[in-house]
Amino acid sequence: VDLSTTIAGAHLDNVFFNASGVWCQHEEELQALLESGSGSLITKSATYEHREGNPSPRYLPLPSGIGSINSMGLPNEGYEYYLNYARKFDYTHAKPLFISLSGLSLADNVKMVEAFVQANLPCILEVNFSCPNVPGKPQLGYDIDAMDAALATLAPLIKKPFGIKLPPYFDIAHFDQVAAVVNKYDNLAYVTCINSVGNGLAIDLDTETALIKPKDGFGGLGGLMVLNTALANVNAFYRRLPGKQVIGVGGVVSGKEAFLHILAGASAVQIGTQLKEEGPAMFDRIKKELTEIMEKKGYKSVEEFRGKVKTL
Ligand SMILES: O=C(O)c1[nH]c(=O)[nH]c(=O)c1I
Repeated sequence: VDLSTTIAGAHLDNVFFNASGVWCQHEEELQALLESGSGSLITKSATYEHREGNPSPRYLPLPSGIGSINSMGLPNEGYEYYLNYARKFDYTHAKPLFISLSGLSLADNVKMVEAFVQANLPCILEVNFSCPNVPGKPQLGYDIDAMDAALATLAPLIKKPFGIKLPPYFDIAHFDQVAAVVNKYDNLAYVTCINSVGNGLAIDLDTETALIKPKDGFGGLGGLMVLNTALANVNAFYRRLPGKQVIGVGGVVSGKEAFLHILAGASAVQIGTQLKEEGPAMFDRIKKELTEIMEKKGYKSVEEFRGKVKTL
């Protein structure tokens, strides 16, 4: 079966890659993704300066096994590290490179975008509007006018097709409002849905203590428990963004959830929590599982069923 796809004009041999933030902060991790069964790779969201991020423990899988909680706080090597990586990257490689940018201000995003545009590299830029874990920095994804204003500045600067990383929305009116903004920008080629479900709280029964240290234990939720919110956001934006694409992320632990994301409309599928827990070998497992599901159902390519979720 054919698991290949094209995102923002770039060809991926298979639909799978890492969720930004997981296995992608350092070159060694990115190299492991290059050598894995993934179809692509995306870097950890970059800020203008290097950041240590929040104090640990700041990521944990939940004892219940249904997901994870993280309040990393945007730890990253600073954008120049990822710009240098993008300069050295072998673009003849079968895997396209995505670069995630998450400036702490619009001015920082402008400076980082200008540097990448100046370098004129084949990598695809993705602006992260949805980091929930920087104390004192409300995420732009939930300030729709501010996100629109940022895009009005950034889209013309980027010129080429690019994407944005969105938080989960939980109200039909918000799907409508965000789609109306996204549809204003012709080169905004795709949206990645969803980022973690922000500011959850995990508490240990025995110690009666929050699991993670930052922000009184408040952090973004990921893993299987967010699957159905992720499917809704993928499908809501698939229905509302004609001519654009959706990358699905959230709750993919096997070929089954990947199949459901594609059925909901995803052009590619990213994995975070499960990749963090299982490592890059996971990509071979999940490709095999999706292939088996497709063969059982008689689908030859992901194009045949993308977005074809039925309603009653
Ligand atoms: O805490 C983080 O670094 C982080 N954590 C997330 O769950 N999503 C994000 O976009 C980011 I930038």
